[in-house]
Amino acid sequence: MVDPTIAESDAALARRLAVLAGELLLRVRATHGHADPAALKAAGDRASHDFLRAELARWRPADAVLSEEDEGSRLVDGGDGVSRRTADRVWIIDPLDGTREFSEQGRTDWAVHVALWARDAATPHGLIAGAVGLPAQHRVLATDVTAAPPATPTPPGTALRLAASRSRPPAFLADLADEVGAELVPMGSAGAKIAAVVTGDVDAYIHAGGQYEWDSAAPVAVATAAGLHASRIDGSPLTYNEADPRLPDLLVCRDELAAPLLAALRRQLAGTAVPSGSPAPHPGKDPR
Ligand SMILES: Nc1ncnc2c1ncn2[C@@H]1O[C@H](COP(=O)(O)O)[C@@H](OP(=O)(O)O)[C@H]1O
Ligand SMILES: [Mg+2]
Repeated sequence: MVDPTIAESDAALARRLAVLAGELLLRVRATHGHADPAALKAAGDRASHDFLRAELARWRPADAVLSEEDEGSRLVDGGDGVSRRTADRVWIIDPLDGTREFSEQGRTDWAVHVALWARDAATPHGLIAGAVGLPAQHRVLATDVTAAPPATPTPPGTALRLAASRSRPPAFLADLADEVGAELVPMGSAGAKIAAVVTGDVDAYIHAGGQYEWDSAAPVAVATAAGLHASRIDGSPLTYNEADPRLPDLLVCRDELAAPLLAALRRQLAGTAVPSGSPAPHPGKDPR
């Protein structure tokens, strides 16, 4: 339970910490330079994790933390804080998402993720607050401030823009893009890609083949608070604070694209997709 005398809401705290950790990461990048990418990645991961861990212990001492950068916290009974098996509230953090891009000079597709999962949450994914800091883009998206992009269904004939991992895109994605007449937009960081869906820079983000809860928790909290669709690629809910934190695939998109993209995913995964070049329903059309 949060001390009611503390005025800052969970969402405001998530947003503030994402901004401050982002500023810290920009300083780490400026100080280290890019000559030794491995050292820069390690320094960024560590600095941001230590900062977020200390601030969460200070402001929300009764809550558990699941962090990419804390091996112990991945175990349900491990870690140096409150056990996430029994905790009612668990902060799921990725101190530096898109670590590879952080280490590459000039790239802005990396992020800080701060999300809060609650046992009694009304939502299927259990996320009640979250923020995605995009320090090199000078912005932060958060559950208490971020609005959905204007609903502008893609007109038939216009290519959808599908964000995908620039280093590990799912094997089926090129065929799926072909089938639905989409253009792939390679980008680093799950947070940066989901933020691009939220801002309307792309229409959807599809990933498969491996990821963890911290890669998607905060951006999914922001996306669903903004009214966007977020699910596994079979349409089932994304669930967090599971014993095993692997969460290997997801689809985030505007609501009206969910049905046609899930149908295209089903065809790709079943191997029954319409071969490229044949007429296929355009997902910009109303699926119903
Ligand atoms: N096949 C895979 N297995 C495990 N993690 C993966 C993965 N593909 C992507 N990820 C993780 O998802 C995040 C976004 O990936 P990408 O930039 O390729 O889209 C990265 O997080 P980190 O940068 O926090 O490690 C990356 O490590
Ligand atoms: Mg990550």
